[in-house]
Amino acid sequence: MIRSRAFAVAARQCLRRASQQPRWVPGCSQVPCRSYAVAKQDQVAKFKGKTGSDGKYTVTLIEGDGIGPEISQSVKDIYSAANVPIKWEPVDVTPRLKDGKTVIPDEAIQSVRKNYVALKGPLATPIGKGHVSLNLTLRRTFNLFANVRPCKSIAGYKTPYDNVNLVLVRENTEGEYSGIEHVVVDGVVQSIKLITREASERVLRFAFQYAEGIGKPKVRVVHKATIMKMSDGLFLSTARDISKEFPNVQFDTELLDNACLKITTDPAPYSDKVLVMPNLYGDILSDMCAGLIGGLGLTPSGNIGDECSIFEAVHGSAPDIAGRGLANPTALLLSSIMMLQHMGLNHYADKIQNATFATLAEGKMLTGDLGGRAKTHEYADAIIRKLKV
Ligand SMILES: NC(=O)C1=CN([C@@H]2O[C@H](COP(=O)(O)OP(=O)(O)OC[C@H]3O[C@@H](n4cnc5c(N)ncnc54)[C@H](O)[C@@H]3O)[C@@H](O)[C@H]2O)C=CC1
Ligand SMILES: O=C(O)CCC(=O)C(=O)O
Ligand SMILES: [Mg+2]
Repeated sequence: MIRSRAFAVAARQCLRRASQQPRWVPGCSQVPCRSYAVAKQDQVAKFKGKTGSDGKYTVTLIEGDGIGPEISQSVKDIYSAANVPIKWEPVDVTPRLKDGKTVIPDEAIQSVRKNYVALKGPLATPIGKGHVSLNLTLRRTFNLFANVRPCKSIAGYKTPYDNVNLVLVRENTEGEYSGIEHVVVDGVVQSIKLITREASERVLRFAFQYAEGIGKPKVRVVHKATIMKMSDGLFLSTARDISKEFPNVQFDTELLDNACLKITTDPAPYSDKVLVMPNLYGDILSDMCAGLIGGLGLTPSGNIGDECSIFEAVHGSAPDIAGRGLANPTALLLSSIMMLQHMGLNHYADKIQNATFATLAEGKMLTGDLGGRAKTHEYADAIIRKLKV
């Protein structure tokens, strides 16, 4: 039946409808694609010019769902104690229906646009029905094309490997998460993996620049172009083209399934690389890698765009532990440290990072996910005490 003429006609009609109803502008056609270095410099310059009369920078804060408010409170407490010159601007992103579409409230959009930078807690997405992912919507709204997800062993916290030092760069606006799905005929659905050269180029160029910036000599593309010959094939061939712009960075490729095997068998050979990949693979691999260092309570991320950037943990809203003071705020705190580095506030980034790692290394005050008994706020208080040492 799937090969029938009726199916082919219906599929063509669906594709035509999809192409007539773009849900967002793929690629960076709205914003000229500049280099990360330029974008970052530009953003740092904007931050410098944006201190208020009190000498503080305003940063949008999306506390999020589930454990979001608890872990956000820890970050706020630690920032107050460290005298970080930041004034939080909390915004509500509860979705609204506008012309039949789910949209994020305009006040939230305007806040991020005005402040250039936001810290975001996790946002829950209903399964199989209901509103679209607000996390993905935010990334598309601000063209946050690169999702940087570092994953490094925590000194003093014992896991099967003590030498994990991975950096994943995930394409963040299209791929398998394009959200273009239709019922073709009853019992048959189609989900479109959209890959464009434009979006591939900008995330790949970002990955090479990022590798150079952090002193990793290699970029590896993780793909499945053996099966998805056209979509991953385009990502891969674009990578080959972009790699020519970076003669000082070595470039190679690896199949996704093999990468999973190799990383979990021995992560050490991945320490000198930045791994770059389409959207879905980056989502899954980053959770997998978090498992190597102690779990999702520890891994940060940054969604980077030309104009704005939003920093958030890799994890979700953790409904199984929400509201009980059990969450580990480290992932959000480390995301906020990536944010401070992005803003050029390195002194505060170092100060908080040192206190956090010292608390983890000491191992006396750990949250339950790391085998400890501390409540979220008790762990945050331990970091605050270290700030004063
Ligand atoms: N960027 C975002 O905002 C993300 C949102 N989500 C959403 O979050 C919701 C829940 O998704 P799940 O699949 O349950 O994934 P999850 O990441 O929320 O939780 C997975 C497991 O990790 C644990 N965990 C996560 N963060 C933790 C922390 N900080 N401290 C201690 N333990 C932690 C949870 O308790 C749970 O056992 C869903 O609605 C999903 O769509 C999921 C991933 C990312
Ligand atoms: O938006 C969601 O619900 C999940 C997104 C996600 O898992 C991620 O970005 O890592
Ligand atoms: Mg995920």
